[in-house]
Amino acid sequence: MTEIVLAVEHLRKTYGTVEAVAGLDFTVRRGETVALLGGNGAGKTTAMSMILGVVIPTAGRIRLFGEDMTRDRKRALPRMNFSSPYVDLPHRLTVRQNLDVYARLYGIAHPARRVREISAAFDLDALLDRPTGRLSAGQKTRVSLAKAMLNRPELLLLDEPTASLDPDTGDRLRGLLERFRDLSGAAILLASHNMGEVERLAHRVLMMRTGRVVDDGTPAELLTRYGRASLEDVFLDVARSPEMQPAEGA
Ligand SMILES: Nc1ncnc2c1ncn2[C@@H]1O[C@H](COP(=O)(O)OP(=O)(O)OP(=O)(O)O)[C@@H](O)[C@H]1O
Repeated sequence: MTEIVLAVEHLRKTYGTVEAVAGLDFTVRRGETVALLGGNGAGKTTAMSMILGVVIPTAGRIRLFGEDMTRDRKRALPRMNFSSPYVDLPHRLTVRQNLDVYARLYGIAHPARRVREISAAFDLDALLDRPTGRLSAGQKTRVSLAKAMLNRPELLLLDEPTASLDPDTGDRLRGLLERFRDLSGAAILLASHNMGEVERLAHRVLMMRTGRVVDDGTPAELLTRYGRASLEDVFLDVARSPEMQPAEGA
């Protein structure tokens, strides 16, 4: 059986009376891409933040690379990375300086060489000497994804990784992510509203609503179960029905 990289057990987070995450259980294996799909406020970012260690769970357990890391992530952090449009890189530093600082923080042996490699892979050469704060939203997203690859992570957490990218750039970056995953065997946890992205990248989809997984399966299984032609239609069924209503006979 392929190694389990991330295991989430009975994970909960409450803010006062709001159950942001109300009992999540799932695993992600080496080489596997699992997508969290859910409407606004479903709990995707809160779940990701707990796995990253920036939000403390109310209850539950997170195992990273086979070890319980609910309190101490120091051993796991060098083996993972993340990209999120909600987390900005320092604005005044140029793109090169930002990538260089992160490469050093990650303890990469030849930071300048790694920055050159990653810049070529993400088509960033023309942006390297510009202040990061002056870039367009889509350019910042590209830099954030490049930063997330610097340490060749074994687990990559991606929160809306291609939000604000134009279709051409989004498509090229999804291709890069696929190649990175297939070459490195990295596990990816992806939160996205982009159904095409989920259909292309995800091996398994967890449909979330109000902090819970209400259904899961491969994209193909979900299409069959709901009798739909696209994940977007499945998403709308799940988002709009008071109870889960898979298609008759599925
Ligand atoms: N720091 C906080 N304090 C209070 N409530 C919070 C906090 N963070 C999140 N919540 C609430 O928890 C719920 C889940 O939010 P979360 O950001 O995880 O959802 P999401 O699925 O990522 O949504 P979106 O797709 O809009 O980004 C929401 O009801 C949100 O209002």
